[in-house]
Formats: sequence, structure tokens, C-alpha cells
Amino acid sequence: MSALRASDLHKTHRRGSEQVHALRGVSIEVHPGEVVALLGRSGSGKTTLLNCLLGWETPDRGTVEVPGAAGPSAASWRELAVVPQRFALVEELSLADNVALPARLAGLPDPLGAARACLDELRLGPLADRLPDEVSLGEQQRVTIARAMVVRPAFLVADEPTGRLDDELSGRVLAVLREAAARDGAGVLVAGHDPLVLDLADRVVRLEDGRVAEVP
Ligand SMILES: Nc1ncnc2c1ncn2[C@@H]1O[C@H](COP(=O)(O)OP(=O)(O)OP(=O)(O)O)[C@@H](O)[C@H]1O
Repeated sequence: MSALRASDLHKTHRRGSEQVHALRGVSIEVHPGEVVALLGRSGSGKTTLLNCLLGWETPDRGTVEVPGAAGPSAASWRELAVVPQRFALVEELSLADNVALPARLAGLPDPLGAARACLDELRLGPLADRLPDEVSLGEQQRVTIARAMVVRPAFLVADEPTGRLDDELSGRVLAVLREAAARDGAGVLVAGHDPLVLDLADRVVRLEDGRVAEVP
């Protein structure tokens, strides 16, 4: 299968008369079965790159290819799932129902069973029937990982998925992402500052000021 690919992306954000060149010609590939760490200081363009890969922002120049989809915004959750920086859980639904949602939309059998299995993997089984605002932010963060994993996506993009977790839980989350690559052949792109992400990755892409920097 082919790679999730961005080629020569340029993106300028405009704030009044000010222009911020968030991406200045970024190319990146994520192959099935590999974990790629996207590192870079705050403001280096990581989220903008992920947003372009997801079709949430349109680059000024350059292309994004999502295998199996006509374009990034046409990709289904099974083709490309996301763990967003802002969790976007449905407040009225239990954690189990939140996680089951993509499985229901994809028409998978037993969405709730699959959701509970994913929550168990992330050690959230006992909280499955609670609402999002009845659990901590770190727990909500892990729910978003279960929600991305539930359909066994071909590609998964995670924006700082361990930002609110201690080392033990970060290790657990990263092991789950690693397993998605090893077991399901998913291509995983993880953005973050967490040194644990470096240990986990097959490959590192570092952004500096909107460009890919050479990694020694
Ligand atoms: N909607 C926007 N309007 C104006 N400027 C923006 C917008 N989004 C991002 N920027 C700017 O673009 C640059 C890149 O931002 P981006 O969020 O991609 O960085 P990042 O590497 O993900 O940072 P962090 O690690 O803090 O999340 C920053 O200078 C940021 O202030």
C-alpha cells in the first residue's frame, strides 16, 4: 500500500496585516507499519502540517495524498484517523459511546464491544460509562486515542497525544500506537515534545521554522 504523503506544502497564516509563514515547503511521508515522530519547538508548524494532512486547513501550495481517498477532506476515519490536540468528545455521550461512534459510522459489527476493548487497552475500562466531564483531562486524552484506534485505521495522526499524561501512562499510550503499527500495519504520525516519542519512533522528522530540518 502507498504512503500518506505531503509534498512541498506552503501555508501562511494571516493575522490582520501580519503574516506568519507556518509551512515553507514541507514534504513528509508515512508508510504503512511505521511510526514517525514529528518534533519541533512550539510554533514550528507541526499542528499546521497535521491540519493540512487532515484536510482541516488548505495549504497555499503543495499536495496531500491519502491512500484510498480522493483527497484529505474526503478521507474516512478508517483511511485516516486523528487524535486531535483539542479532544472534541461529545459531551452528552458516555466514553464508550464516544469511542463507538466512528465504528458505528463505519458500519463495523459490535461497535460498543470494540469500543470497550479499546478502552480496556488504555486502562479506561472502569470509566467506560462515565461522561467526558466526569473524568480527568488525561483520561479524556486517552479516550481520544481509543476513538482513533477503534476502526483500526490505515493511517493515524496524533497531535501531542501524551501532553497531559505522566510517564507511565505516556508509555502505555505510545505502546498502543506502536502496536497499531505492528499489529494492524497502520502508518502512525505522532507530533510532540515528549522524549518518549523519540524512543518509540522508527523515524524522526524535525520541523524548524516551517521547514524540515536535517536529523543527524
Ligand atoms: N490560525 C492561525 N492564525 C494565525 N497564526 C497562526 C494560526 N495557526 C497557527 N499560527 C501560527 O503559525 C505558526 C505555526 O503554528 P503551529 O500551531 O503549526 O505550531 P506547532 O509546532 O504545532 O506549535 P505547538 O507545539 O505549540 O502546538 C505559529 O507561529 C503560530 O502562531
